[in-house]
Amino acid sequence: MDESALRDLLVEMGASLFRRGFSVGSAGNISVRLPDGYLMTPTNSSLGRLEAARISRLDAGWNHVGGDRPSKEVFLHRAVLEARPEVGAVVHLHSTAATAISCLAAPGDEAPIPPLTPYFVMRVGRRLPVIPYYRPGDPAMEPAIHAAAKGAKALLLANHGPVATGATLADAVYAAEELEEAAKLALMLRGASPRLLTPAQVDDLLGTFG
Ligand SMILES: O=C(O)[C@@H](O)C(=O)COP(=O)(O)O
Ligand SMILES: [Zn+2]
Repeated sequence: MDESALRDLLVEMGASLFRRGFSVGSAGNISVRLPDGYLMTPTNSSLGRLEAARISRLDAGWNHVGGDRPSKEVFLHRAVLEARPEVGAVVHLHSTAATAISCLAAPGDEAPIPPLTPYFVMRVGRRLPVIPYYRPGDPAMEPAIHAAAKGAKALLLANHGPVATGATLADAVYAAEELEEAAKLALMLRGASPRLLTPAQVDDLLGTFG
């Protein structure tokens, strides 16, 4: 997909997330890897009203070279994209249920959502590390996120929200959506004793789709 088509898809997928309540106000940010740099949603922009021509453009050295000023979470996106070369896009949201789990789970927890359903395991995997709280935009978060992202397709920022990745922009959005749905299930089932996927079932899924 060329850069122009990726810009259009970013506008379309941002609007879709916003319309369905995965993002409100100007919360959240998305980055997409290009052959020679990155696209990133501008700071203070609403995912519901992105404009293709105003999306931030960064070069391969993460310098801002076009469009509006990029998200203040450029350090977060850089940490993930540099830790996982196979990742093509990163989606950070404040979606309600995943953010609730980010407030309940202990920083350092590696699996705050259990393997309830196959699609969660396929999209997110076995590990969902909870990163200690950092002020949004704080560059100090970069080493912790880089280290955690090496072994995980998605993360929870404590008291802040989820970060999901995918090979493509669509895959990263699907992962963010599935993470939110799994978080809803986990909250609904809190205090109950749901049947979980067994370790063998999880291994089977990761062997096939991991
Ligand atoms: O929570 C925050 O402030 C940021 O992580 C965020 O979601 C929106 O920041 P910008 O992308 O800089 O608008
Ligand atoms: Zn945020």
